[in-house]
Amino acid sequence: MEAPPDNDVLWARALRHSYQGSPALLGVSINVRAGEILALAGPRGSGKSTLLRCLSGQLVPDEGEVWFNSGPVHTLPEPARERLRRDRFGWIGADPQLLPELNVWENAALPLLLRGEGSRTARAAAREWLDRLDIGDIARRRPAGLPAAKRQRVAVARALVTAPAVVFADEPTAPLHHSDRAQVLRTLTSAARTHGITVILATSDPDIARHADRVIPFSDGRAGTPAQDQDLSAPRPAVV
Ligand SMILES: Nc1ncnc2c1ncn2[C@@H]1O[C@H](COP(=O)(O)OP(=O)(O)OP(=O)(O)O)[C@@H](O)[C@H]1O
Repeated sequence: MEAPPDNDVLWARALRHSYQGSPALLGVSINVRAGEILALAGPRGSGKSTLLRCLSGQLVPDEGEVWFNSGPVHTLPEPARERLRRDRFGWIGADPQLLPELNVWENAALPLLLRGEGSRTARAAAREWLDRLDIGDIARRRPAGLPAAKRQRVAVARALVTAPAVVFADEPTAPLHHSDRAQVLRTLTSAARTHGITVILATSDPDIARHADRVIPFSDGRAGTPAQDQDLSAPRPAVV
């Protein structure tokens, strides 16, 4: 095993993965630079979520290597991968998955509370992010009854509250109305840029991919050549 270049925050080589014999990744190689906003753009079922799960240590690929900050992820035992996810990564999915019994700031502060931060510190950090994301005024509301765009902003705050190295966003705007999509995404990308946080975004929406620094087209379990003109309609199979 040879360590990847130092300036890549994440680096993966020749990832292959199948579910019950049905292939989802067919040899994907990818590098992600620190602070970059990278979009994986492709149709549903093309393997984007599987790649995010491999990169974030949720899933160990059948074959291939994943490295984070020059350390191997694919060979770590599950407890170490879990710590890595908790301490260095944030995750935003299509469904914000907020806990209904907690209010907004408690939901946003949850990753800090789970890793043992004091309630006062966790609340201060959560409230700071809620203010930055323009939802400080709903900090004491319960999630039920909030509009979808606000619930998703709470999920963004929860992903950023630990100041992670990398945020993985899997179709983060899928449940939102068109008008809310760009707004939620701008909020995420500008907060990430300000704080030097790397974002890897999986999306089937070419408009959303335009918010990224770099777009990698995805189709049938393969990554294509990064799009220069951001025309995502025809992924070109090749090694990235
Ligand atoms: N847990 C699983 N069990 C079995 N098959 C799966 C599982 N997860 C994904 N797949 C299959 O693997 C392939 C790639 O799916 P994946 O979710 O990675 O793609 P995607 O591009 O993220 O699409 P989507 O946006 O629909 O999630 C698909 O054929 C999908 O049905």
